[in-house]
Amino acid sequence: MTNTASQPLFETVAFIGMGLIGSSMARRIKRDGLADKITCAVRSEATRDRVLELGIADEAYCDIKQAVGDADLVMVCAPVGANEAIGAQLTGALKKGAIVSDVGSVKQSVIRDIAPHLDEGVHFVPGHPLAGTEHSGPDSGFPELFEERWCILTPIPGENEAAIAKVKALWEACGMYVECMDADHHDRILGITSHLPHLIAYTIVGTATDLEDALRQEVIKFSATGFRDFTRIAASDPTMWRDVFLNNREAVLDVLGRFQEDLMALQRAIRWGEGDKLFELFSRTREIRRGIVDAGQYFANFSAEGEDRKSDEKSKKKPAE
Ligand SMILES: NC(=O)c1ccc[n+]([C@@H]2O[C@H](COP(=O)([O-])OP(=O)(O)OC[C@H]3O[C@@H](n4cnc5c(N)ncnc54)[C@H](O)[C@@H]3O)[C@@H](O)[C@H]2O)c1
Ligand SMILES: O=C(O)C(=O)C[C@]1(C(=O)O)C=C[C@@H](O)C=C1
Repeated sequence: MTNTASQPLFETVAFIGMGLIGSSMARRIKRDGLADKITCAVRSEATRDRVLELGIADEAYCDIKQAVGDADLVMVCAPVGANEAIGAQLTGALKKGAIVSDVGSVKQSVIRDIAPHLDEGVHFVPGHPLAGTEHSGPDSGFPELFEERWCILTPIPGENEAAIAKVKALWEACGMYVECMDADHHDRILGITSHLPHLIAYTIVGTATDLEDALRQEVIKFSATGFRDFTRIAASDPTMWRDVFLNNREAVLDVLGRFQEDLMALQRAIRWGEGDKLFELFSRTREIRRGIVDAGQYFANFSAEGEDRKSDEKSKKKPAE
């Protein structure tokens, strides 16, 4: 999908944080002329220089207030644990009518940490593009990241409809399908589909890392099997994922409790040789996998080699509602 709008959707978009997600959005906005100008707030001088060198922002500042002063849209693209401090910098810094949005993986905490800091007349439309990789930083972004994936918006009831429509239009122009839901519902769903799998991957790879040296060497040597997929996920950014778990604590602990019970049931079935139970579960989970492929949502591995990505392209199609 490309921008079908004859004009840019925004005059100035300001990014706070220019890592994988911020830089992918900025690349898409630049590529398709979705805004006249991009500014950003980036803390390190080296990254500010890099962002300008890559040509994905027109202006890069250390100071958040300077970066957002002229913005019609501010996209907060930092780890969710930074939101309270970022929100505090937005007070008194924005034009009347400006929209603040974000890409954080947890939505209730983003609303808790940012909304109280926003002045009257500033709109807030939290969002979460369900697309990513295990890489971080401005060099890891690419404009096609969001293509044909879902984006969830979680506006607070009563928020300005025109502001919601503008953020929706931007994500659609970035190639995404957009749906609105409550932040609480979002956090429960993502607790199951994204946060729990990451926790499991970190655990499995952590367990293998703790094995004695000889065994660990062999795990690495023979990891071209199932383990390899877990290592990709477990290579994801530690700051981002620490913040996700600390900020979606209840939903994650809830689903983790259920997962532990299910794991115990499997442990019991293996111990007592209950093959029919194992077979029945593995057959059901296979169906789920088929459902995901049929819904056009299996093309997630955008890892460095690009090899998996190409093969995934074959299964792309518009996802089921
Ligand atoms: N990586 C993914 O797969 C993915 C997918 C969807 C959403 N998200 C969400 O997007 C956000 C950004 O993730 P990312 O993958 O782009 O991370 P990243 O590490 O690539 O980039 C994060 C950026 O935020 C900046 N930053 C960190 N702390 C900051 C602070 N206190 N103040 C200002 N800037 C700060 C960093 O310098 C960096 O530029 C996170 O909230 C994450 O939950 C990530
Ligand atoms: O493909 C990956 O590397 C991801 O983990 C991306 C992923 C996910 O869990 O699907 C990770 C976190 C997000 O908030 C959204 C997307």
